[in-house]
Amino acid sequence: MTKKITDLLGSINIVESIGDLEREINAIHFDSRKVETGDFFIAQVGTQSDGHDYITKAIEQGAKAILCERLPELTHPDVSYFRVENTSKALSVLAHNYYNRPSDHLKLVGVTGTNGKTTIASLLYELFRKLGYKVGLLSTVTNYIDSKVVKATHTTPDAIQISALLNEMVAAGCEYCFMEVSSHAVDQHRTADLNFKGGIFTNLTHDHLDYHKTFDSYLRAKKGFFDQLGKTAFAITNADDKNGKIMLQNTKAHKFTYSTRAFADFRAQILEKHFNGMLLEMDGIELWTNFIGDFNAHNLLAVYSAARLLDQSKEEVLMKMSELKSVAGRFESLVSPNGVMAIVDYAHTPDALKNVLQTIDQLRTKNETVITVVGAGGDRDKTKRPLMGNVAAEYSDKVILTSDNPRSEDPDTIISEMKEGVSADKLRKVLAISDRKEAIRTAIMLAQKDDIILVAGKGHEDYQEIKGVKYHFDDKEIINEIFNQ
Ligand SMILES: CC(=O)N[C@H]1[C@@H](OP(=O)(O)OP(=O)(O)OC[C@H]2O[C@@H](n3ccc(=O)[nH]c3=O)[C@H](O)[C@@H]2O)O[C@H](CO)[C@@H](O)[C@@H]1O[C@H](C)C(=O)N[C@@H](C)C(=O)N[C@H](CCC(=O)O)C(=O)O
Ligand SMILES: Nc1ncnc2c1ncn2[C@@H]1O[C@H](COP(=O)(O)OP(=O)(O)OP(=O)(O)O)[C@@H](O)[C@H]1O
Ligand SMILES: N[C@H](CCC[C@H](N)C(=O)O)C(=O)O
Ligand SMILES: [Mg+2]
Repeated sequence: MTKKITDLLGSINIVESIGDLEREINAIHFDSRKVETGDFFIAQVGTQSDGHDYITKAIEQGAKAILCERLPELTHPDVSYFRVENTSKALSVLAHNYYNRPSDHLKLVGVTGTNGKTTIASLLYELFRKLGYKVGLLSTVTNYIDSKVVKATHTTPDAIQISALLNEMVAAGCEYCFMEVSSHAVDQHRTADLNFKGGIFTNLTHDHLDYHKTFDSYLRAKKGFFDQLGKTAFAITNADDKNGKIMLQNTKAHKFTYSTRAFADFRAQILEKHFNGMLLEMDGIELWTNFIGDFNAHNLLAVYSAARLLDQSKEEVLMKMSELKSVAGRFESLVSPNGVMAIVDYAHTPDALKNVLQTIDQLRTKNETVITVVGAGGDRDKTKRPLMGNVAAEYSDKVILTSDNPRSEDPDTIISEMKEGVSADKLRKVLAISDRKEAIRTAIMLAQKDDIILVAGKGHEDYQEIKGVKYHFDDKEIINEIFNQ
């Protein structure tokens, strides 16, 4: 798709430029390895390396235009250079313009917060399809262009991919798109130029401190998403989360709250809890849902609030909501031929793990043994490891600490860091088996009829990443295999 550079720059403030500004370019890239003849290369300062070091490489591969924060000492006569203050921010404008500003032609709603993003975005996608619309979804599990599946690699794709996918949605006739907005994405300006119709905040608890360093800067990254919303947008926050109000402090958007406890614009209450669902009172009307766990009452309420603010009728929304099913890898239960229940859940933060274990605790009769199999991801926040170890031991009868995605780290080191959070009196409950399949097998061997095994952390993931290689690994598949041996 050939484009004139001047048509792409839009609102970007160019501090300095060199060369032919009227030039046409073929494609835009921030990765020099993808550059081909006639392309535009954007040099970004990253966490591992600096894109400015690859400008020469990009030109050797045929780049005809360069966007950078520092001009190279020697410039090439056949190349145009643009210097800006922040190339990542500028990239989101360039990408959006390159793909004809797709978010202007969709009702785009972003969901942010530590936990619940995938659940809420996916349920909104399902709900709006049931309401008869063509819809797009950008989520950790899968991206959808209406019914077409596009594999997801990130919770929030990079700026170029986002605009490319939104553009495909517009071309396919989608009216709505629901997307997860991760704190990494906000911090790296992946969503900076998008035109959001609305934003939803779920909650803020411990995660990603490897990247954000402090809880306060993690909070500021999330808040940055709401600061960026326009005055015609809506911003919905969870009034039951202690940071819910702070999120909306500086937004220009119309503010709304949801709560299961206090006064709020949208309210719900849990009337009954069962192993196959919950009876809720949602905005004054009784609603049976196929979801379990107090946190899911919040997720469903956020879904309901957004649907109402997107002008959908109360009765129709509630009717379709009662048909919604849980998202892949979120509290999915399997039962063995001899009556052992295994629950697969994506809980990979201390708060999520605690919520899931408390949910199990509320539903059990107390005669069962609860066995938790859990690990923590490598090359991610190390400070959540002891907290997760502690939660697992506190709320389970037995714990098998194991590997999640060790990535470049030693699995036994991760396990010992999780174990450090277990108090001395609970250590006897804890086993360490780093091979995840063996850990699951051991839990199943230890379990008797009616016992409950929670296999946490990987949910829908169908791989295990070890030293840069992704091996096929699917918790549900393995549980089924061992259940049926
Ligand atoms: C820490 C992080 O977020 N890293 C993301 C970031 O990469 P980076 O800034 O570290 O890149 P870098 O390797 O330092 O390179 C700097 C620049 O040089 C360029 N480069 C590099 C090498 C080369 O040969 N040529 C070249 O041009 C790179 O393309 C880049 O523009 O930008 C890349 C492009 O957008 C992302 O793919 C990459 O995600 C990595 C793979 C990642 O694992 N990210 C995770 C932590 C993440 O983003 N997770 C959140 C979910 C979190 C949640 O649970 O909520 C997500 O949104 O998925
Ligand atoms: N509203 C919520 N509050 C707390 N915990 C939740 C909530 N919703 C889901 N969880 C727990 O968190 C896990 C992850 O849920 P989900 O995938 O929806 O979150 P996410 O925000 O998309 O996570 P990620 O950051 O990995 O994209 C679930 O498996 C469940 O254990
Ligand atoms: N989006 C999260 C997912 C974590 C899932 C867990 N299985 C892990 O690999 O740590 C992250 O990248 O931190
Ligand atoms: Mg997600």
